[in-house]
Amino acid sequence: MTDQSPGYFISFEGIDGAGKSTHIESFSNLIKQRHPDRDVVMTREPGGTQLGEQLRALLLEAPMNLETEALLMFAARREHIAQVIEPALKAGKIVISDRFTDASFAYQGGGRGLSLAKLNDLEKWVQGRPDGSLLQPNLTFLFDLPGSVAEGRRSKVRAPDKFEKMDLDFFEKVRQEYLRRAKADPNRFYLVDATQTPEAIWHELESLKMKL
Ligand SMILES: Nc1ncnc2c1ncn2[C@@H]1O[C@H](COP(=O)(O)OP(=O)(O)O)[C@@H](O)[C@H]1O
Ligand SMILES: Cc1cn([C@H]2C[C@H](O)[C@@H](COP(=O)(O)OP(=O)(O)O)O2)c(=O)[nH]c1=O
Repeated sequence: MTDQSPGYFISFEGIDGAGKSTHIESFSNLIKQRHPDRDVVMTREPGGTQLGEQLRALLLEAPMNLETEALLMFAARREHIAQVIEPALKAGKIVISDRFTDASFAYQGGGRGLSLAKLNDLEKWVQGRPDGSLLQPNLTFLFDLPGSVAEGRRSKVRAPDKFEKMDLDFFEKVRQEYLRRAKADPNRFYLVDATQTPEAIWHELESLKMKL
């Protein structure tokens, strides 16, 4: 992958209840403190644009065919890349996204069983750059923990969305696909043992040396 962008792209991934949301905002504040001269853009998928947020509402609630779900995830991503991510990276900004394409491979692929070939095609189509390279995060934090632990952590207050309603077997398959991708691309992934206390995880994130 060639990447001429002066910006830096970080994504947070993991199964629902892994602890991403707990850490992402403090992490973004940490980066802002360390790099007061750089703009930091916080965003999320599915979402990140007006259209993307409308698609998110559909994706998280409406039952749909698996291919439809994957196409809508990538449609939202295309808009997100065109409107938010690429312009920010070109301008030298640091982009921090709560989820990106690894989530499609893990949830629609690992969890729901969409073929890797179809996902690879969508990825090329949506993340392909004019020079033939693929837009990918520079760094991906994978919050990893067993599905049973995540299940116990998920909100008992807020009603679960379509994905949060899935069973343990689904989340174990999602987790295994995330782990497979992390193993295949160790330079991009940083694996966080999300069974640790929030304090221990924060200490680990704070201590990490990043090539920003
Ligand atoms: N390391 C942790 N240990 C125990 N509970 C945690 C930990 N990290 C987060 N939590 C709690 O688990 C729940 C889910 O965390 P959250 O950050 O919303 O997960 P995610 O965004 O990955 O779905 C929240 O109630 C949060 O306070
Ligand atoms: C980006 C993406 C998310 N998802 C799923 C994972 C999550 O269950 C859901 C939304 O993610 P998330 O924002 O983590 O949920 P919340 O903050 O409301 O807990 O969308 C996919 O299935 N495929 C994708 O490509």
